[in-house]
Amino acid sequence: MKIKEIRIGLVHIPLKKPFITALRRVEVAEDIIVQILSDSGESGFGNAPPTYKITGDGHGSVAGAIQDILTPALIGRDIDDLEDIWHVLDTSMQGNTSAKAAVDIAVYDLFGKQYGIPLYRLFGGRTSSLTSDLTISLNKPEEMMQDAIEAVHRGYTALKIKVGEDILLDKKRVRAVREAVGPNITLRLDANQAWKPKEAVRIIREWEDAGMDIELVEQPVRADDFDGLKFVTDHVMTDIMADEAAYTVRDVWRLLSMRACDMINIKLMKAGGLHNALDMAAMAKAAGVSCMAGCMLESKVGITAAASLMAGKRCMQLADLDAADLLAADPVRGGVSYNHSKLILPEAPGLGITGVEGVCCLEK
Ligand SMILES: C[C@H](N)C(=O)N[C@H](CCC(=O)O)C(=O)O
Ligand SMILES: [Mg+2]
Repeated sequence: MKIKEIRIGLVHIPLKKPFITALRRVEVAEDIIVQILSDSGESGFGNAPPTYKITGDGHGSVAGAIQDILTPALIGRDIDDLEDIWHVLDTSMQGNTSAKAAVDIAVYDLFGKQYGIPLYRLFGGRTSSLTSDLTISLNKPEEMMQDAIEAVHRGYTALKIKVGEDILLDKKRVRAVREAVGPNITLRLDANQAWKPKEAVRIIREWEDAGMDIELVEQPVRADDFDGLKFVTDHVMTDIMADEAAYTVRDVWRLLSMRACDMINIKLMKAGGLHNALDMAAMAKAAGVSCMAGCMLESKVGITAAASLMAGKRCMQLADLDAADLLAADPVRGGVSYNHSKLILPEAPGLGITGVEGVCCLEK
């Protein structure tokens, strides 16, 4: 099966409510959909959400990277030549990890379709269903409390609380949510790089002393401050997870060698696709560090790919694959099926995706 054509387009998907973090506010999610057509008439699907604030990737750069660099290098290649395809993705240009991820996901989808195997089985087939947390956006404490109560009513048992805007308010946010949901709901926090290392240690210790029972804190300090991240990890009892810091395979290697974090959030859009995410998971496993399967605000294409990886690999213990439930519409036919916190992996080959509705033209 050979790569014949690579098409790209854009979908706009409204959110159920604005998604707000210490880094950005989003009301309508955008996702670049990649479709790779094979000479045998099969289609593989991938996606790349433009997430300027995190990956630096935007509409024009994703389109340019795919059309100008990756397409000429990949047309005519055999889907079986995975190592060569990964080499092209990894060496054809610096950065552009979302574009690389989109193509990598579509190639894996075609590979699974060629051999009639669902990707989650290809990756290890540990389980066929997952439980995700739900993100509670950064808002006033009362609104976050209401959102948390509603999420628990919808069946979520783990919530990812966004913090990182005004330390005093953060304290109120966490207390309000913990008091509202009670002791049996898992709370994890994501500061999206907002704190200085000493600030982070102070506030996390206060939550420890106050018995807030926080499972983990994600990316408390700037992405490039590995020493600061290690400082926080070394000075609190709560587990610290690297997210924006764990961008490339090499970043993960450095973080693990430094013992700078307790856990890693693996996202395909940072890693540049499943092949690099697999390397990250293998390194984390060797270091005895468990991982989260994370996501951007993206369609079910990427969510299915990340869920397939997690469902295969034992070291991927936690799922933050809630984007599908944050979106008000689902333009993707096939892929994971979900009922709020529960994601069921498809048994159809590859990602089990047959098409995406409402894809419009994407100009460079
Ligand atoms: C959507 C997911 N639960 C999440 O919170 N991801 C963010 C970044 C997503 C974005 O800004 O698009 C994270 O883990 O930092
Ligand atoms: Mg995060």
